[in-house]
Amino acid sequence: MPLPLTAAWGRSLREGRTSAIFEAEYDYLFKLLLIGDSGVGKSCLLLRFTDNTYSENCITTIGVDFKIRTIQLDGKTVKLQIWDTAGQERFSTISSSYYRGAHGVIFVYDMSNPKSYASVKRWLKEVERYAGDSANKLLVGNKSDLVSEKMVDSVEAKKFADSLGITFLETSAKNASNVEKVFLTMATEIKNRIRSLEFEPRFLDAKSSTLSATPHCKKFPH
Ligand SMILES: Nc1nc2c(ncn2[C@@H]2O[C@H](COP(=O)(O)OP(=O)(O)OP(=O)(O)O)[C@@H](O)[C@H]2O)c(=O)[nH]1
Repeated sequence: MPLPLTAAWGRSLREGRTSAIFEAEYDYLFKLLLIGDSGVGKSCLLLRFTDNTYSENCITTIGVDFKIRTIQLDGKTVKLQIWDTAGQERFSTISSSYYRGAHGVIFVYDMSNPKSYASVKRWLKEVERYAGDSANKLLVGNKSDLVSEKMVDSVEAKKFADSLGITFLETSAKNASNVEKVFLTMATEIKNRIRSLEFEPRFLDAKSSTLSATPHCKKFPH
């Protein structure tokens, strides 16, 4: 995918200030992945976070879709490139190449669906295989608004997350509960890891490894 020409770059080019091409529009670019079974609400979480919208209409992600939102974190501009992978088994081979280069992986299950919670272990193995174990991870139980249909115990899920040393949050894409917190927590944890490794921020500029990949953005009705 060609790199987008930002407004700033375009203006600079028109004014003949080509050196501005090298000016950064962000301090960090993090590639995040949303992983989990089909129907757990990955696309809805992404749309809630990037567009603050929610739809009841069932849509299945085909292949991989991504969206971007830029946030401010401790005075730094952090661009989050969030990839929404298809949860359906038949698309798993399409998704595998997108795991590479991920800085953070958000594992999502549906609190009203124990099978989707049991699948998290399988998704963890898959991510370790393709993304390596260096990516930050976070566990999310979505659909917390379905209080009377809750089938996955929060205490057990928290214990599981603790055993992995990762953060656990319960969200609702429907009523927006904790959705901001998921992405801000993930971005903060990645930034802290990088700082502790004393990486140069530019080192994480994933333009070459991620933006060059061609995403499949089509969506189908179920
Ligand atoms: N009650 C409730 N329903 C939700 C919530 N999030 C998503 N849904 C519904 O769950 C269904 C599936 O949501 P999607 O976001 O398409 O699920 P997905 O994980 O992206 O599914 P795939 O693209 O097939 O992998 C839709 O009908 C949504 O409206 C939520 O927080 N609460």
